[in-house]
Amino acid sequence: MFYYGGMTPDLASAGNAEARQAALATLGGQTRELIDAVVLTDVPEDEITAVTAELAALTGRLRTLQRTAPQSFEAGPDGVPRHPGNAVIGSANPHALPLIVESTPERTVRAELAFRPSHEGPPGWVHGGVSAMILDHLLGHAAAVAGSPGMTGTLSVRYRRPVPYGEPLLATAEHTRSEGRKTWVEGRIALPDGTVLVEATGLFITPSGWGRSGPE
Ligand SMILES: CCCCCCCCCCCCCC(=O)SCCNC(=O)CCNC(=O)[C@H](O)C(C)(C)COP(=O)(O)OP(=O)(O)OC[C@H]1O[C@@H](n2cnc3c(N)ncnc32)[C@H](O)[C@@H]1OP(=O)(O)O
Repeated sequence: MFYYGGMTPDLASAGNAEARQAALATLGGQTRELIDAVVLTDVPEDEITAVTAELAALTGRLRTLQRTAPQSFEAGPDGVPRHPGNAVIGSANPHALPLIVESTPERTVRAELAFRPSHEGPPGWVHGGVSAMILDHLLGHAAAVAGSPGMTGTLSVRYRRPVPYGEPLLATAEHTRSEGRKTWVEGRIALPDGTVLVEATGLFITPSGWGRSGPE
């Protein structure tokens, strides 16, 4: 097992740490709902002003005590550590979908997903940078399950068709080859019928300090 960014794994073992993590995940989920509500709201201006004041008060309450270090890892239901603060998979990060990545016995990875209204780029469609971010993470995960964890060196994305939000999609990725510390991976986001919307290839590089199984 490896951990990104030289972070020391500190898996929640105490019951209160688990309960706290669950509470943070619930807060993250509620905030995602809030973000979508903000993006889609059509309430009158005075109501917008009133809600903004309430949100400012809530923001102040959370700001009274802030972390200065990255979040610790938590154990996922499959035993694989997850990073709750991660922008793609983090349960406690409202910015994350959050993506739940599964690996297959063939060491490929897959994730069912549906983008949200807050991911809009061109009106009605998902922002290309958001699709790239999802693919970056998925390709990195594929490199990791293939035994070659690394940092993204390059990511090349081909946008074949606009990506809808609010509809079920499937993202998949697989390792293609490795040479020394360099690993090439490819992946795609597709409709449930297999129509590819976006595809990507990436080069992941295992930093020299990590070894084959992660940071040392
Ligand atoms: C089981 C698992 C479950 C958990 C899964 C969790 C999944 C999480 C997934 C997360 C996924 C999200 C992941 C993220 O978001 S990672 C965040 C985005 N990426 C970064 O921030 C990376 C920043 N860059 C670096 O840290 C370093 O530059 C790296 C580590 C990339 C290389 O620094 P290092 O000092 O080690 O390299 P070197 O100089 O010894 O060169 C070594 C070789 O590599 C070649 N090279 C170097 N750079 C590049 C480049 N950019 N393109 C092409 N080639 C490059 C170089 O020519 C040389 O080749 P050669 O001359 O030997 O042929």
